[in-house]
Amino acid sequence: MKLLILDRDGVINYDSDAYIKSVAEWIPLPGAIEAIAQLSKAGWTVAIATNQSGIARGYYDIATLEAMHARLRTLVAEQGGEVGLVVYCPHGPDEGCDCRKPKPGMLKTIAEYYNTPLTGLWFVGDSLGDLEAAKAVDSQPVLVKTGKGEKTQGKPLPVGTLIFDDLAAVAAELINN
Ligand SMILES: O=P(O)(O)OC[C@@H](O)[C@H]1O[C@@H](OP(=O)(O)O)[C@@H](O)[C@@H](O)[C@@H]1O
Ligand SMILES: [Mg+2]
Ligand SMILES: [Zn+2]
Repeated sequence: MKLLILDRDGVINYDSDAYIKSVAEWIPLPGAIEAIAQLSKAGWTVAIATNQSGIARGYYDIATLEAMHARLRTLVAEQGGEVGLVVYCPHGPDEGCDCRKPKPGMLKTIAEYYNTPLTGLWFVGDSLGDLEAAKAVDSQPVLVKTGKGEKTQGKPLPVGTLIFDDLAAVAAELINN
């Protein structure tokens, strides 16, 4: 199965140190919607694993988060594609949950949902925690330079991390090779 897992903030949409607190603040990065649609039309299932501690912090609620994801699905559908399973961690850093990246819980949930192995599965993120989550389950860490990616690139990365400019470049690599 051609399954690709994406981080959300900083990969699909612009991120903010003030969190993405509303649909209005959820703004796709250039080429990201098209990339997801092209991957989908090329037979890829595109799932999402996103930390959303803003829920625990009280910055926005589940309904608002779901509205952001409905917007994403609409935009991708308008380009003829579709978005697969979206999994989020609503917990705060101190809650000790199993789903907050760098823990791999969300990756495991997605792989189990699609009944597909995690080994070698590409997980695309902009933060070190994304890459560490991938490494923890022998998936392929993929860093994009959007969002916090350029800052992350300056840190020691998991061995074997692949680096691309943005999601469009990741899509081109997967579709054309
Ligand atoms: O990149 P993904 O996982 O899709 O989502 C990241 C967001 O949940 C937020 O994660 C926060 O980290 P803390 O949760 O406060 O450590 C900060 O980095 C925010 O800037 C960011 O918007
Ligand atoms: Mg991110
Ligand atoms: Zn969690």
